[in-house]
Amino acid sequence: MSSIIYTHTDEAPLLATYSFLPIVEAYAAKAGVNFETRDISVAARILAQFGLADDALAELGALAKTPEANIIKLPNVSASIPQLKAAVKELQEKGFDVPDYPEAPSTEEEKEIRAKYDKIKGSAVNPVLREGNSDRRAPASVKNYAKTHPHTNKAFTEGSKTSVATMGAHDFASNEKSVTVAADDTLSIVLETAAGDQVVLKDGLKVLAGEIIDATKMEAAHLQAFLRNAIATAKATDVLFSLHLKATMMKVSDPIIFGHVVKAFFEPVFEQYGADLAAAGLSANDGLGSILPGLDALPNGAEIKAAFEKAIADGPRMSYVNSDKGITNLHVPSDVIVDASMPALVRNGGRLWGADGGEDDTLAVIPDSSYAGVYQAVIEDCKEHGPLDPATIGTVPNVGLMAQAAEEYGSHDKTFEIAEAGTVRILAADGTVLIEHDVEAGDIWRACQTKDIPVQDWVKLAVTRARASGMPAIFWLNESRAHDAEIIKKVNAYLPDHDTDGLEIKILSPELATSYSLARMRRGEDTISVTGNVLRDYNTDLFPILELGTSAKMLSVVPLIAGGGLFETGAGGSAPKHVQQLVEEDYLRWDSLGEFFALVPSLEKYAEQAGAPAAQVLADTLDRATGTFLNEDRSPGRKLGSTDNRGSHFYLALYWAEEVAKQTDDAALAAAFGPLAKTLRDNESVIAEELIAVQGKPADIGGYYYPDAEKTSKVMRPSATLNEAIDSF
Ligand SMILES: NC(=O)C1=CN([C@@H]2O[C@H](COP(=O)(O)OP(=O)(O)OC[C@H]3O[C@@H](n4cnc5c(N)ncnc54)[C@H](OP(=O)(O)O)[C@@H]3O)[C@@H](O)[C@H]2O)C=CC1
Ligand SMILES: O=C(O)CCC(=O)C(=O)O
Ligand SMILES: [Mg+2]
Repeated sequence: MSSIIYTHTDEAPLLATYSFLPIVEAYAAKAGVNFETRDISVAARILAQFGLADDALAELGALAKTPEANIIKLPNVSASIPQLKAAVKELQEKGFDVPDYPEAPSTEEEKEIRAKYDKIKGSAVNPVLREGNSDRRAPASVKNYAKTHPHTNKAFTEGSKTSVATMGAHDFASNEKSVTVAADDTLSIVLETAAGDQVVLKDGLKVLAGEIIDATKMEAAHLQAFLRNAIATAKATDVLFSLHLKATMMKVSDPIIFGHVVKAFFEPVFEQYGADLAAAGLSANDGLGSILPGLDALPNGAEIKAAFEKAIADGPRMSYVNSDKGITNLHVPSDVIVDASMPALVRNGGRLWGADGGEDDTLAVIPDSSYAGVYQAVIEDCKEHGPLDPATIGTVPNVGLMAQAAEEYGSHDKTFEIAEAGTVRILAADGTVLIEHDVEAGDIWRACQTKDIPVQDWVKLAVTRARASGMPAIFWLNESRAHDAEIIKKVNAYLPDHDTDGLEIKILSPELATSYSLARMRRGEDTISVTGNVLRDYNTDLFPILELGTSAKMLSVVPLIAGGGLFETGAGGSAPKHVQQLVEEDYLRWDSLGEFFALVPSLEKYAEQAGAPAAQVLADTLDRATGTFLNEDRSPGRKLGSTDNRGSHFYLALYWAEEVAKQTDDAALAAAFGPLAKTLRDNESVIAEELIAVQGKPADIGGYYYPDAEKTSKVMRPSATLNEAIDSF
C-alpha cells in the first residue's frame, strides 16, 4: 500500500509536528490517504546505532532509491560534537544504555563506538535522503505576500566598515585539482610520508565512468597566519570579529577550522595551557562553550579561565550569538552557520551584535575563498545601491546539484587532518596517480566525488525550471576552478540534449552571477541560480532571507532520480532559538508554511502513485487554503500574545476543511468535511482564546533531544475544543 512518510526530526520542527500532524492524519484518513511516521531525530539515530531503535534513516535511504518514495522531510539537527554529547547525556539520564562519546578512542571497542557516532554526527540525514537534486523557490503567493507586506532590509550606514575576510590562496579554492574518470574504477588515497612510508587513508573507493573526482587542501600554517592577520585587522579597525563556517554540514573540515580560529583568538592561552587543556580532553574544536565549564575540574582551572577572559578583553571585540547569556561567536561550532548568519548580517545593514547587545560593523571571517566572494559582492552591492526593497525586488530561486552526495556533501569520509608531512595521492586501481598534493602536518586535505547521472539530472532540472518559469538560468560556475571546469564541460555536453530554444542560459562565476542576479533583482526581474551543492545551501537562505525575511516560506522539492519524491519543508533549519522560547514562555514562533507547501506536492504524488483522486482533492484544497492563510496573515507572530505556531495550524485546519467542504469534485468528502468546517468556524474565537491563554509561562516537554511524547503533545495541543473537533472527526 502507498504511504506518505512524515518524518519526526528535532527542535522546533518536531514541536510543530506534534501540533500539525494530528490534523493532517485526521484529514487524510477521511480521504483514505495513508500516513506513516519515522523518527530520524538525532536521539533516534543514536538509539538506532546501538540497537535500541529501528534504523529509520537506513530504511528511508533505501526507500528514496525507489519510485514508491513519498517522504516529507522536516529540517533536522546536523549535530556538532557538543550537541551530540548533550543528546547522549540526555538519553543516558533517561535510562538508555548508550555509551559516552569516545573523545580519543584507543581500544577496538572505543573505535567501533566512535565510528557509530561519526555516522550520526553533522549532516548525516540529508545526504542519505537526498537521492535527487534540489528545486527550491518562493511560491508566487509567498512572493506576492512579501511584496505587499515587506520586511525591512536595513541600509548599510555611510562609511560602513563591514567586509569579508578570506584567504584567497593556500586554501580549498586555490589548491583544487580535478579529473573526470574515463571508466569504472576503485581508487585509493595514500599518504607517502617524508620517510617514504605509505599510509593508506582510504581504499576501496568505487567510482563510475564519467565521475568527477577532485581534491584539495587547506594549508594549516597559512590558515593560522591569515587568522592572526584577521584578528589584528578587526582590532585595528575597531569592528567586531565574526566567524562564519558550516561546521555542521562540512562536518569534518569545518570543526577543525573552527578549532584553529579558537586557538588563534586565544593564542596566549593555548601557548601557556594547551597541554593542560589537551590532557583534560578539552578541545578547541568544540568551542569555548565546552572548554569553559570543563575548566572547573582542573586544579588551575580558575587561572586558565582568567586567561581566557583576559584574551577576550585584549582581543578585538567579538560578535555574540547571545550577549544576554554571554555566548560568543566562538562558543559552539553549530551556532555560527554561514548560510543563515551572513544573510542575517546583510538584512541588518552589515551589523552584528557585540558583548553588550549593541550592533556594530564586523569583519566577517570566511576562511576558504570558494564562495566568500558571493557575500562580499552582496555587501558591496548594498553599500553602493542601498538596501534591497522586498516590495519591488525580483526573486532568485535555486536548482541545486546534490544527488548521490555530490561535491562537498560526499567529502566527509575523504577528509583528513594530515598527521605527517608528505604527499597525498589518489591512485587508480592500476596505480596511476590521478591527483597529488604535497602536504604538511596539520593541513586539511579533502576529496569529493560528483557522479555523472546527478549532473545530467541537474542540467535537465535547470532547463525544465527555466522553461516552466520563463526565467533566465545562470550556472554559477567558475571556469578557473578545477572542479567547476570539469562541471562546465558536462553542462556544455548535456545542454544540447534539451530544447533550450528561446531560453537564456549562461555560465558565470559565483561573484559575477551574484552581481548579475542582484542587478536584475533590483529591476524586479527573476533569475534562477543553478549551483553546486554548497551554493545551493547558501543561496537558498541568502535570497529568501532578503526577499521574504526568512527561508521558512520556501517550497523545497527534491524530485528523486528513481522517480519518487522527497518533499522538504522550507530551506531553514531546526531553529534552536525557537525551542528556548517555547520552554521559557510557551510560545512557538516556528512558521509551518514550509510544511504546508511540502504537503501539496506530496499529496499530488500520492494521488498519482495510489491512483487516489481523493488525495488530489486534498492537495488542491490545501493549496487554496494556504492561499487564504497567507491573505489572512495567519503566520505566527514573533511575540507573546499573538497567534503562534499552534494557532497557525488551527487556521490552516479551518481554511482547509472549508475548502474541502466547498469543492464539488468529491461529494462524499465535501459532505464529510462540512460539519467539521462548521464546528471549527463556530468555535474560532474559543479555540483562538484557548491557544493564547496558555502563553506566558514555562512549558515542560520533558527533554530536548528526546522530549517526552505525552508532555510535548500536551503542550503542543492545548485547545480542548480543537482537540475534540479533530479527534472525533
Ligand atoms: N534542511 C535541514 O535539515 C537543515 C538543517 N539545519 C540544521 O538546523 C540547525 C540550526 O541551524 P541554523 O543555521 O541556526 O538555522 P535555522 O534556520 O534553524 O535558524 C536561523 C533562523 O532562521 C529563522 N527560521 C528558520 N526557519 C524558520 C521557520 N520555519 N519559522 C520561523 N523562523 C525560521 C529563525 O530566525 P528568527 O529567529 O530571526 O525568526 C531562526 O532563528 C543546525 O543543526 C543545522 O544543521 C539547517 C538548515 C537546514
Ligand atoms: O545538511 C545540513 O547539514 C544542512 C543543510 C542545509 O542547511 C540546507 O539544505 O539548506
Ligand atoms: Mg541551508
